[in-house]
Amino acid sequence: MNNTHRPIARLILESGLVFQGVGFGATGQRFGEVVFNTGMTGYQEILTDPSYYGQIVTMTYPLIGNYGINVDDVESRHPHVRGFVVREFCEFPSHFKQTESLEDYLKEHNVIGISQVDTRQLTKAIRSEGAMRAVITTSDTPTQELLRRMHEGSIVDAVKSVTTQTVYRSPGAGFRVVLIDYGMKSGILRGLLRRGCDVIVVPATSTAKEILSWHPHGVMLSNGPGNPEDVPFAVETLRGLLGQVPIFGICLGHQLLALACGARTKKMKFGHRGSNHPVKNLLTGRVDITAQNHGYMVDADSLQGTPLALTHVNLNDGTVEGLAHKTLPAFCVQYHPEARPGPTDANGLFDDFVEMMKSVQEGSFVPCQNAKI
Ligand SMILES: NC(=O)CC[C@H](N)C(=O)O
Repeated sequence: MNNTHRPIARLILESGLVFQGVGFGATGQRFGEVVFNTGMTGYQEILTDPSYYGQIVTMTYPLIGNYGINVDDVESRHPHVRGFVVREFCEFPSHFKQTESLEDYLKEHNVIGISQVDTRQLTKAIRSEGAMRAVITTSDTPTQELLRRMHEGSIVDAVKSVTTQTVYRSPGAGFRVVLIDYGMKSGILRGLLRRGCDVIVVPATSTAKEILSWHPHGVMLSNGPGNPEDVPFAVETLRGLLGQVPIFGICLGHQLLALACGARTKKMKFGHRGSNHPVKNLLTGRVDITAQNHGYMVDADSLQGTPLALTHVNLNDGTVEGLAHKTLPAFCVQYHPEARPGPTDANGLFDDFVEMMKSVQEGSFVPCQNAKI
């Protein structure tokens, strides 16, 4: 890489660990929570996934930027990460769909990148000490001063910052689905449209009454950033929807549905972010390799006494990956059936949702009674 025109940059962790590297993209200073993603490709989808709002993302794969940026691989209109950390940044990308370089894209959207970081050492530090606050800077502000200012830029109202401000509709001839946008990846909308659904996307602050006024056949809950316990208004809405309409939740949507049913969530040490997390369906025994991006999870111990059945577990660490309501048409998964980036093993969950809406319409719905717990 030609470093002559690039600034020196530092990544400083609240633990005191300091990495000096070379800046790319925008310059300046950004505080955020530092996390790592183990996907070998998919940096464009990761940058634009609103669930990363407020976070500094490290890619563990050592060469990033080699296929540039294209118009098809965005999951929202612009990047949401606070900063981007890589080992080697590819200066001469090449791909037939490429419209610009990663560097120009980051500059355009004011995202600071830092390269030539020992991302293996950084990832090991996050794994042993947990996700933590950090700052990326191209300034010469003393490290000690930045360490004192680590709380800066802590996220507040993450969901309200990324949700749609207006209601919009993507028409289809099939089932009418209200999609609650907590910070939606567009892959979720595409997953529904591909199945012919008539989709109405609504803000995260919508009430149950507003949602039901669309007379939907189903309600889909999107992914989104931050701590699920920080979105009590969304939990309240879900309480009003349960039993009124079939529900399918993904990631933050899964966590909020669990809270609405009386379960609890908790922060994980360093989360799951990558494209190869094995998840077992306890009902069928099938294992899917899944795309994931979350730092919170549903506490398995809190399911006792709730109307929820455990349907899916993570085979790496045994954590909760999927739930179904024992009597009502509602289910949810912690991982990403829309993939983007990652394998499409779990795409079929969108078909399951369509089947659920159909069975409720026809009066033949059978709740998930035989699940474990
Ligand atoms: N992708 C998501 O929806 C993430 C959910 C939540 N913000 C978490 O980190 O656990």
